[in-house]
Amino acid sequence: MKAAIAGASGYAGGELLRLLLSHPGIEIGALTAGSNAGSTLGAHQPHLAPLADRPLLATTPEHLRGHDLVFLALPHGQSAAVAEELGDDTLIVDCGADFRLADPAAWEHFYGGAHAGTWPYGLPELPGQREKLRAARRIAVPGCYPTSVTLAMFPAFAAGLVEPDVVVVAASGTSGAGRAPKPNLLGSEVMGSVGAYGVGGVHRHTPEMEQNLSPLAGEPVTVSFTPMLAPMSRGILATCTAPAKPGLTAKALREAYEIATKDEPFLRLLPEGQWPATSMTLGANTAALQVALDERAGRVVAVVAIDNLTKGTAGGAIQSANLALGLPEELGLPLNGVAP
Ligand SMILES: NC(=O)C1=CN([C@@H]2O[C@H](COP(=O)(O)OP(=O)(O)OC[C@H]3O[C@@H](n4cnc5c(N)ncnc54)[C@H](OP(=O)(O)O)[C@@H]3O)[C@@H](O)[C@H]2O)C=CC1
Ligand SMILES: CC(=O)N[C@@H](CCC(=O)OP(=O)(O)O)C(=O)O
Repeated sequence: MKAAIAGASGYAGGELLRLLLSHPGIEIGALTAGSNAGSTLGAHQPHLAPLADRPLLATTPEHLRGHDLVFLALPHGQSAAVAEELGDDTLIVDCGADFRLADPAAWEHFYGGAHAGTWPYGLPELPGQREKLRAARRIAVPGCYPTSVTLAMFPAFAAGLVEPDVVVVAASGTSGAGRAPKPNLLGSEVMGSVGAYGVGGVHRHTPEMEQNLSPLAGEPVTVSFTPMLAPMSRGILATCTAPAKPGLTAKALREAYEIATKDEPFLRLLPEGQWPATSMTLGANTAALQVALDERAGRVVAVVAIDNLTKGTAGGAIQSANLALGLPEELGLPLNGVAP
């Protein structure tokens, strides 16, 4: 199988290439970029030595055609035009947001502009989703925060243990914001400080979290989401809480998480008493989970750590692509992180 990567000079593109270099079933084909087309990959991804001399081509249908698989790691709004030019014989895996949401009104509210459409959602752990991905020719990779929050909360909703009222506070590393310069991401302002942003129900990942959890709850789930920027390059640590249903015990909660995670290759429910940290999942396609019942407050507290670029983007994209290509789901994906 041959894969092209559009957006190869960016953070998500770089992580796709790092993982694909160790993937035994996928060969790396054309690499494309925007303004950096014409240069070589080594100028932008110096950690990927085997590909250093590969040219970055312009992101055109001509350069992407003729591949079994195309990963799009482009800014929001760029994917539809590219996808329209590629036939169904090419599997397209879009790391951007364009095709994640089912509700056009939610798209218009949070992103603005016309809704491009809806593709099968690339989170195999979401109950019922794995089978849909096996038949997919187009895949919308989830946002990094929605990946973390959905993985933390789906066991509680699937077992009917919590009320549909979730509060999330999540810290992300700066690579989540992409490589293009941004005024609030100057190194001297990010280093040595953790700060909230996108507060008050305005972050565009909120409707995606609600979309994932509501079908499991059987009623609309409301998520109050507060993201934070942390002085690290990679990683998300999300703390998610929801009111416990009456009578819930700590034992029943633990059992629900054990059942939901035991056959999932990339979900690691930590031993009781151990809590997730981003350092546990650095460079791994793993989500580290822990859950507790706060009996005083009557709330379930679930904490999850992922690497935003691995399970949160590129690793998740390859996991879903493996399913759609009929390959083993875990092929080429690291379970182990980098530590210390
Ligand atoms: N970073 C993350 O943690 C996550 C990212 N994603 C998604 O992945 C996608 C890429 O994000 P990320 O890698 O962080 O972003 P970057 O800014 O790091 O990279 C963007 C890439 O797109 C290329 N590009 C920009 N504009 C154009 C254009 N007009 N035409 C063609 N290519 C263009 C850039 O090329 P050039 O170098 O030439 O400018 C670069 O290769 C986004 O949709 C993002 O939402 C999803 C989940 C998490
Ligand atoms: C730290 C940071 O800025 N994170 C990004 C989200 C990460 C991401 O890439 O999400 P999309 O795929 O939806 O763009 C943000 O909050 O906008």
